[in-house]
Amino acid sequence: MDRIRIVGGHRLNGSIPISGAKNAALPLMIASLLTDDTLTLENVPHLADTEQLIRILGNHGVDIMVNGRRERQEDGYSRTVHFTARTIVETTAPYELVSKMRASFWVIAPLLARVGEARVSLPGGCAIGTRPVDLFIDGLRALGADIAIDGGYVDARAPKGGLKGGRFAFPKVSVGATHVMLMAASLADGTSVIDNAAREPEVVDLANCLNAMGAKISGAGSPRIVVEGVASLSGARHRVLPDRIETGTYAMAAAMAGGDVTLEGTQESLLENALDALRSAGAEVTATNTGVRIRRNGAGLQPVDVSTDPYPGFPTDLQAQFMALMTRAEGRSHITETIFENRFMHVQELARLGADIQLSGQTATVTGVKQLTGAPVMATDLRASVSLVIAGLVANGETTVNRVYHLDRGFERLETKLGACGAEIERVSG
Ligand SMILES: CC(=O)N[C@H]1[C@@H](OP(=O)(O)OP(=O)(O)OC[C@H]2O[C@@H](n3ccc(=O)[nH]c3=O)[C@H](O)[C@@H]2O)O[C@H](CO)[C@@H](O)[C@@H]1O
Ligand SMILES: C=C(OP(=O)(O)O)C(=O)O
Repeated sequence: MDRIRIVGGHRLNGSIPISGAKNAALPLMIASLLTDDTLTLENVPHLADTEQLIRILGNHGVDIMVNGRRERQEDGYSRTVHFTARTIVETTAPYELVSKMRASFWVIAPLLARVGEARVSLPGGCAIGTRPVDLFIDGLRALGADIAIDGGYVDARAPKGGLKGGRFAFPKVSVGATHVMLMAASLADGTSVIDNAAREPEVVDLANCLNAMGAKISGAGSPRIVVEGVASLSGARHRVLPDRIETGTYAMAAAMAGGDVTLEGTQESLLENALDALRSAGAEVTATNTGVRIRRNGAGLQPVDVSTDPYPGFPTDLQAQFMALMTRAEGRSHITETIFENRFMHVQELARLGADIQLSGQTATVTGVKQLTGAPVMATDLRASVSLVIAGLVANGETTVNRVYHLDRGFERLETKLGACGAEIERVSG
């Protein structure tokens, strides 16, 4: 099993290319099931999660071409991928495929909308809380679907004549269930109104792509989305938006290590809240024509309290990374997690490196320490793992992060990107 080995104490200087967003690419790839035409996606990140979704889509009959070839490209950088779901050959998404990644559950929407039936295993994904699917079920029922749970599978059927436009107000904001409602409502008969929708940039990216395919969606990015159903969708070409979580992660790495790093191919507007928190912590953050520049030279890190919230709030997917940063702040900060009830697995691993963190309910109190010390640590989920890498960048001596497969779900060539800026970091195989 691969490990990441880091020797701390090097400043970061240089530029880091930001990949296409995993959390936009996944729903966009799934949207290819909605049409028998070709959906071409540019800037698809080459990750364990996108590879897994390629396998899942293949099971339903999607023909996938990468950069004009059928074989996979091995270099680990974002690429152009063509998806053609001429016919849907399978409406069951089995446990073996779906249990590895939560987003694979979302195939339920295009299968139901296009073929009228879907049997999809209850999902897996990062172990950061219970992560139920009630909002998906209630939302799809509002479009007329008949849904039962049986043997670990969600069995869904559209009414005769297909899904019907309907109204659904989310009792709680859900990114995934908003994606699902957009896809399902796009091919429903009539108009759907979705209230308290997720406003994440990835939802807007999906809506833009669906509109390019011929859907009629308005209001994406606001709490009310209106979808006028259409009879069919066509192919399109769409570029996946930059990964705001990868952007924030490297921004925090640069703030932690000190130095001057430009994150290329990304946009400040995608993560204003997190970048403001970094500014308050003492990093200089400026937008450039092509990305975001992060500098910290000399000044110590200041403690900053953050609380996670749905977009445009502070992202839960950056909570662990920000906590790593705060372990070196000159004082005490409070970090509150409001989205997932069990997203603090990194706390005990950061403690192995000498961090001082007290957990009480959903709030972690972090008292900055003068020095972290390298140690073997264990990755527990995707963002938790990268928080350990950030801490390792400044820890005295060697840090080894085990169970790197979590990292590979969401970060393209992490060690190459950080290494190019001067970090002493390598992947050790076996
Ligand atoms: C692939 C992807 O895009 N994953 C992101 C997506 O996950 P995901 O779409 O799974 O997260 P949701 O926005 O759905 O979850 C938000 C909250 O709603 C709850 N909930 C959700 C659905 C449901 O049916 N019932 C219910 O109670 C969840 O348990 C959680 O407490 O948004 C999360 C919140 O920004 C991010 O951390 C994930 O990185
Ligand atoms: C939690 C995440 O992914 P997933 O929803 O697939 O578990 C994430 O991207 O941080």
